Amino acid sequence: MERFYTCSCFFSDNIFLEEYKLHVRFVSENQFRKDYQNILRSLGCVSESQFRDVLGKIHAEIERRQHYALKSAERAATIKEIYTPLHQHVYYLQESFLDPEFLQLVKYCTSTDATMEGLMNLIQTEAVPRVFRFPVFRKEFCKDFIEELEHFEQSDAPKGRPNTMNNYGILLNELGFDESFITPLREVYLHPLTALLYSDCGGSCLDSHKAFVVKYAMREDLDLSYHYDNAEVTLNVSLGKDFTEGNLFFGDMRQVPLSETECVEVKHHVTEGLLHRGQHMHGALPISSGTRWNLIIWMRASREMNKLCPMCGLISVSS
Ligand SMILES: O=C(O)CCC(=O)C(=O)O
Ligand SMILES: [Fe+2]
Repeated sequence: MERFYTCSCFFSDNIFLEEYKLHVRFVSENQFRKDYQNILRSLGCVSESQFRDVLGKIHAEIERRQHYALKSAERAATIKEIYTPLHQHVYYLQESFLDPEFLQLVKYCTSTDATMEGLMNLIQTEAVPRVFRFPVFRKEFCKDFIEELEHFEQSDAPKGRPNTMNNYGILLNELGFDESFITPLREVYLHPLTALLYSDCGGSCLDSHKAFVVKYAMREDLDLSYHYDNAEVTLNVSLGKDFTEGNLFFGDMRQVPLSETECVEVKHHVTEGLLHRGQHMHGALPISSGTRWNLIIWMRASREMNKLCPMCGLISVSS
């Protein structure tokens, strides 16, 4: 796959402290104390030993990031060697997996006279600006896909975490979904839509992705803190199974402080996807029963990233 671009901020920024629900930047201990000691204190991190514990977690996370590429490649190789899929067919994208309404939208977008206004007339808009909803998969595919994910989860194969905020979930590239599934889904089906809807923020030149599934269940993660994605455009598809609550909520773009933001909830409907800008801040509310699996595709445009990194907002330095 095309390289998923990494800015040097990956090794210092956006480190999530789960106990305090806080994203921090760490360059040195002095800088960190100066920037965060007071706010951490107000969040209950009062003793020196609690502070040391935070520093330990930060160092572990930076180390995890430094070894990430190698470890991920090792996991992918081991999975290939020891894991036998339950449903081999779900690894190869076929048009029959996709909802006919989605195929119609794609067809419209690839016609020569397609316009953004024309597409907006065909697509469901949400109460939140520039968040769009459309059916993506057919039900049968969602069922088989979740069965495959559960089968993998229960296997002895090694598992990486999708990101610092999710303790559960599966990295789809490690499982072997990239070339045969996610790349064609992005290039052939999603790109025509994003090119019309988000041409001002990289949607017409998306050229890499990171795809994973997140899972929320009663004795596991229940929700997801407010954040922005490492992406220009994100697709979030609800796969099932049965769950209650667990709505997504959107605030403003990341440049706007939370105190000036009013969040709006958006429901997940199984088989349907929500498309949004990666820099549009959002989070997931707790589920109140059941298990909720979502496919998340963070899509990136190297052309945009070469100007500004979506994570630190500075000129990207490749690493
Ligand atoms: O669980 C969800 O619906 C949101 C997931 C998400 O925003 C992410 O993983 O970036
Ligand atoms: Fe997200």
